[in-house]
Amino acid sequence: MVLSPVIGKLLHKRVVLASASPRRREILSQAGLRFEVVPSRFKEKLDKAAFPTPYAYAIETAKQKALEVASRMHQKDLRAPDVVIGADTIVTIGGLILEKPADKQDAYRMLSRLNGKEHSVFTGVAIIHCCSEDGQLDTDVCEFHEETTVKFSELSEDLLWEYIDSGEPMDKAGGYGIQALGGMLVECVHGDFLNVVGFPLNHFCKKLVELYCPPRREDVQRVKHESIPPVDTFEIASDTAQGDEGCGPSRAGVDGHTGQAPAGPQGPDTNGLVENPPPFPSDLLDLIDGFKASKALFTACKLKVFDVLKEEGPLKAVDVARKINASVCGTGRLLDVCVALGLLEKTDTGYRNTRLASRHLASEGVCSLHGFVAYNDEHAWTVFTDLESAVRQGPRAAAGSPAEDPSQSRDRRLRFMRAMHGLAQLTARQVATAFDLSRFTSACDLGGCTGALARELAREYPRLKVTVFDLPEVIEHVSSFHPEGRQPERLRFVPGDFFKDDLPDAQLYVLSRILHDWADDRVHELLSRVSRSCKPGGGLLVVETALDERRAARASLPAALNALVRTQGRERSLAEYRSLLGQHGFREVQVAQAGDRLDVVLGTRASSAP
Ligand SMILES: O=c1[nH]cc([C@@H]2O[C@H](COP(=O)(O)OP(=O)(O)OP(=O)(O)O)[C@@H](O)[C@H]2O)c(=O)[nH]1
Repeated sequence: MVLSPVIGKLLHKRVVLASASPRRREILSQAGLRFEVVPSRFKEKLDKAAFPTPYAYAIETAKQKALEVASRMHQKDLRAPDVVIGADTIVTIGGLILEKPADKQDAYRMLSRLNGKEHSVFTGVAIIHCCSEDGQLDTDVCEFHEETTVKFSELSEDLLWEYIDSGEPMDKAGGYGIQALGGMLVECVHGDFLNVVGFPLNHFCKKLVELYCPPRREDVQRVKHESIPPVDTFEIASDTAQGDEGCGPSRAGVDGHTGQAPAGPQGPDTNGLVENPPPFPSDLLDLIDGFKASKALFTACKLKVFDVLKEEGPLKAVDVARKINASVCGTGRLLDVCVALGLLEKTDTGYRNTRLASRHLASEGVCSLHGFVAYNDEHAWTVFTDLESAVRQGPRAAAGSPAEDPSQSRDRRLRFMRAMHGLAQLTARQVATAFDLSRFTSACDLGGCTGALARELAREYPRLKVTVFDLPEVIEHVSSFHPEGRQPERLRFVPGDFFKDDLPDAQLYVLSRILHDWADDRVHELLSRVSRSCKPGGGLLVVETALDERRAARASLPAALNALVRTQGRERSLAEYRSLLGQHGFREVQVAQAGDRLDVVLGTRASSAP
């Protein structure tokens, strides 16, 4: 296997690493890349709250670092380099973003937070292709991120201070360097180690393949016929790169529009026709193919592939086919696609689940999203087929959320509850800890469904008694979601309709993923009922995926479409939620993020009526 051809795609270009990080320089030069180092002067102080996810923040910072260098070099020489690479590494824990510590106390705060727990390290990377024409700088940005999870051991105060006094934490995200003394703090790592150190080399090489070695025309044709996208790895590209079959000049180049070979020594720049053509639109093609990937995942879940492999893997395709009662050829293809999607691994002894699949795609387990996948496959898939008419005609005139639709069959309601339960379990802890709620001694989760969030609230706050208030036909099924037996003593379920019945007494009311299901008039009706029940000093906690114009809320956009095809509801921005709470007598409104996808808004009931 020859790796250099992937990196070699950059050998004849003027490449600049826009980073002062000695680790990034080392990782890239050891990979054989030739580049100049021009540290960025971009001040890393973007407003973190303006980003939907921590990695969106890291990507934007990486991009700004690289753009600053590109434009400075362009102004100086009137010719920017061909490629500028920027990166930004952050650590996240409990919705908080940690960067480099400001001083020793700050390092101590960071390391204490990480002590004994698992956290995520994200590196955002921007690869900027520059083109100088008529004195103008034109840039094309390719960006991506990588996540690695790291778990710290339980560490004593003495050890933390000894480590801080070594001076190592000060120039490192999260206050530790995994590659040096900090490695002693780490119990385990899941994902790319180099990503933690500051640069996700593997993902970077795969991006280079996408940019410089796009699929051959025959492969693209085959995709059309077979509906299964080929997934290049950089090994594949480099293995074939020596001859005509590989990434050589005869292949389609980075210019996806014209199919011309890339500029540089292999491209046609000698006759002056093409200089620095734009990169191949890989992200766009991924977007076009995205539905095939979703359907492959749905189908593998439905056929219980991940359950079979969790219990008995690794297995050969023929054995999986027998167990799921499917054809060997079809199963083999589906398994290979799952490998390409990062859901399975292929070993000499057969296919086995990745950790992600075992954790989230098998049907059992606290983190299972199997019910959510099934709901998307059986329900959302069908309604989304009708997106065009929903866009033409406006939101469907459906009544409320699926759990509350009286026309729903028992089975469909159960499926919906299973989907919501999986999602709520996954995010409950982040929601429960987004704010310190320890001042409340009673809470009522309105439309709290199976009580996944309520249980977490009760677990997190030992003084808190939590009531789940939901429709009788929902409450009826709750026990089947908690097979381990009795509910905790401080948790009770009360049947009722929050639009019609008196709300149970509570100091804190919770509306988690409820408001987006309803049109404005119903939202006002519900909030005024909550406001009337809530005593001064009490709270209202709203949990939603908020839309925000300032951010490219990739995570919240599908939700916006959900509301269009499914109910009369709609997604709202954080400003709208703030204003709604204000209009209904809630003051001191605060906003926090719970993980990647959720926003949590907390307001305190003022003493005067709205
Ligand atoms: O285990 C480790 N974790 C992190 C690091 C180093 O931490 C910094 C992260 O900071 P940032 O991404 O802002 O990069 P800078 O060093 O400020 O350089 P730029 O000029 O690119 O902004 C990074 O250096 C990681 O390498 C580590 O070493 N080990």
